[in-house]
Amino acid sequence: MNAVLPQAGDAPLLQVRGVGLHFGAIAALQSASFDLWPGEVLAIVGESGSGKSTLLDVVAGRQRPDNGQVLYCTTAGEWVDVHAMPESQRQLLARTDWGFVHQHAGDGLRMDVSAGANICERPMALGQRHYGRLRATALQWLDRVEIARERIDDTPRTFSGGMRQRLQIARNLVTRPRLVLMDEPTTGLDVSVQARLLDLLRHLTRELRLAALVVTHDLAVARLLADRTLVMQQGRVVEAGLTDQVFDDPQHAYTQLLVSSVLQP
Ligand SMILES: Nc1ncnc2c1ncn2[C@@H]1O[C@H](COP(=O)(O)OP(=O)(O)OP(=O)(O)O)[C@@H](O)[C@H]1O
Repeated sequence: MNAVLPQAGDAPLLQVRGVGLHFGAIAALQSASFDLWPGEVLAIVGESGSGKSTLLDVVAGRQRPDNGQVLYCTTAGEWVDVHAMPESQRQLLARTDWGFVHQHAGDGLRMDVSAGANICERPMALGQRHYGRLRATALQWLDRVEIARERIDDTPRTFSGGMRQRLQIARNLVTRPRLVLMDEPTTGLDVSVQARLLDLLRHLTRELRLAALVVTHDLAVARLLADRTLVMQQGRVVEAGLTDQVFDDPQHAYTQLLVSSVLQP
């Protein structure tokens, strides 16, 4: 299918258009569409099995949709179709323009190399070779994500869950990507650790003017981080809007149910 590509300029960073994907008889995604603007944090919420992670995988190019398109506006102002570009170009984008923060640190970190080497992998892949400068960058980022400098030579295996997530964030943000995709970044952590991580994420996304897609089943995470929120049910986007509006005045019956279930004592 050939879409009419949008014009660059005052435009979104990402356009997801009518994306559908079946796994056998299961409709994981049905005609899902949304835009993401530069500097915007967008949460994708919904119950388990509603298609949130599948949507993120389709945006990342890890899953090919049966139909629809994911269009990304490059730094050169060109629109590219994430699923039509050569694999090498997609990998380059993934290393430069995009970051990924996984729920399980083992999926996003190299667990057997030092924290410093984890942070420096992307700058090195982009050609930085000066040891002193690389180490200074790693120290700077350890500071920013509140990990003690003395831990620079330790591997993430020796880190707590919260520290691992903060290291994933440093590893991704060190090259200043324009778009970060996060899949349940705080799930499975203690409440106080979650709060600290959310605070850090909120601060960094604002400071670096990052656009981010955050998949979460936790409405409080969306409330804290996201400018806008999409609500998914059975593979469809059933509601989308400013986060406060979606949660304070939900229009769709399913969103009303989600919000009221959180408010139950
Ligand atoms: N690789 C796969 N093979 C078969 N079915 C899949 C696969 N991945 C996802 N599904 C199905 O697609 C639907 C959407 O799953 P998805 O993981 O995207 O939901 P989710 O909202 O992210 O759920 P959770 O919050 O539990 O991670 C579910 O019915 C799931 O069972």
